[in-house]
Amino acid sequence: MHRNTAEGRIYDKSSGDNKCTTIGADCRDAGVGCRTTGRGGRGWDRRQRPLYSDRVVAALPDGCIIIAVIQIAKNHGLIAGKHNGCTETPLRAGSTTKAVEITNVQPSEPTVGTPESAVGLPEEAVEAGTGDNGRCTVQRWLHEATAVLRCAAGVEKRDEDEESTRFGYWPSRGGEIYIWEEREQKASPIINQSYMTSMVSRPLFYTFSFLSFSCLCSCKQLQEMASQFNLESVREFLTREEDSIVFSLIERAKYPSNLPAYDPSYSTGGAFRNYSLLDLFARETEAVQARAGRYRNPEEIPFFPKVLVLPLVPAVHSQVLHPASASVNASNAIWKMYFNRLLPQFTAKGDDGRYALAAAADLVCLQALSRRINYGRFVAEAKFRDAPKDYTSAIRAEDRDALMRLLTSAAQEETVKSRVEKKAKVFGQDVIVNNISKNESSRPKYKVDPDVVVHLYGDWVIPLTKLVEVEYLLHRLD
Ligand SMILES: C=C(O[C@@H]1C=C(C(=O)O)C=C[C@H]1O)C(=O)O
Repeated sequence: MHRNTAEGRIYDKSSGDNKCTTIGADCRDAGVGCRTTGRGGRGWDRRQRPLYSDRVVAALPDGCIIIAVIQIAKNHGLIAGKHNGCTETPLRAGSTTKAVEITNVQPSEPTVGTPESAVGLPEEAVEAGTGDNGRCTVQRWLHEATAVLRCAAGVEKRDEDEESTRFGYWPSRGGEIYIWEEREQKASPIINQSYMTSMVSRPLFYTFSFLSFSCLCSCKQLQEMASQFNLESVREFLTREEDSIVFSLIERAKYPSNLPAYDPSYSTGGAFRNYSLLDLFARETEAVQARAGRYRNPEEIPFFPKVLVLPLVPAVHSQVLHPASASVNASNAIWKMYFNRLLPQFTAKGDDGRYALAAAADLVCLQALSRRINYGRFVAEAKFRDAPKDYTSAIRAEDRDALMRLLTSAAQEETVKSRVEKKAKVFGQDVIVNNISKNESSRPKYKVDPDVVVHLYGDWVIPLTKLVEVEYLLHRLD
């Protein structure tokens, strides 16, 4: 399936094991440089004739340096068209297209200076940069280089469904970009036109270019952060998250249950008729946050990965998780637990009409809980690194019970429960000034019952965190 646009031909998703081959064929037809690798395993298409070859040097969050070899392929006439408000002048007769290959190299490779030198613009493109057409060409180069950096960070692994994940296919909202990954090696993105030029204005473009290349500079810092990763630092993170969770519950408790916010029949209908206000709010908010790069951070997992769009910022996070288990999460269980079990316990029954505010507060609660519980992946990684031998036999035997025993610390769980109870009391009480309190009764009144918070942790947060830990460990040797 494909459609024609001003930007060229854009291909819709294909499926099945032939996808790689199919995309390869489609891309070839469209003049898109395409390397079909992995399952399809065809290598560079012979019909591509590279005109230029140059390098983008970029740093991955884990500190390794990659070189993106940019091959500018020439093909014949199938991607002509308007380009960001100006008519693109091909560098040669016919259209110019690119494919991008990323390979690992030794850290001794040179680092980059200005964006222009970094992407190794062909002289013709730079020289042409006097008029609109030339700038457009230069801009396109830079955009694609920026996209390369993002792809290289591996964030574009969130795909539309499991099938597409397997085949490394990333459909962006408008379908403007294809990425093909070599699972066994590094990400190998394939970009079929400058999708960013159609989406991003010039000032934003310069910001993104700057951000892309400034992330190289923070490489050392990221390495240092990764080296400080251990069980102690992980537990510090969990402790700080308790504050966020308790505060978010207090905020949500300002509003009554406001049930219409969760009722699909309340919202306006049309394309969204099956969504409640909360569903809509969560999906749209996550999409915006995804653009801003929230889910570039491996600590963050969206509830609706299917509607996510490509981030517009580079990755700046270190990768400490084992790739095969990095996507383990309990998001569905968290979502259900929150609405079915937790919400009725800490909100008063009633309806004050402030549904949007309630939904916004819900999402903050959910995101805090998700961050905490899904952080079980980091806990498990730290524990595995501390005692790989202890865990290996249980992982090989796929023995969940043994893993659960190994990772459980009853004493630590008690500490956590006592601490959250105290936080609920301290954060949730009215502040008294000059010893004058509105609350005359001797029993302090808390904004969220501390017992509810203790039960939330004891019955849900800790058990779900441990489940995430077990699932993570089960794939730790994959
Ligand atoms: C998170 C950890 O793993 C387990 C889960 C805990 C939790 O969710 O608070 C606490 C102790 C462990 O049983 C940890 O050891 O810190």
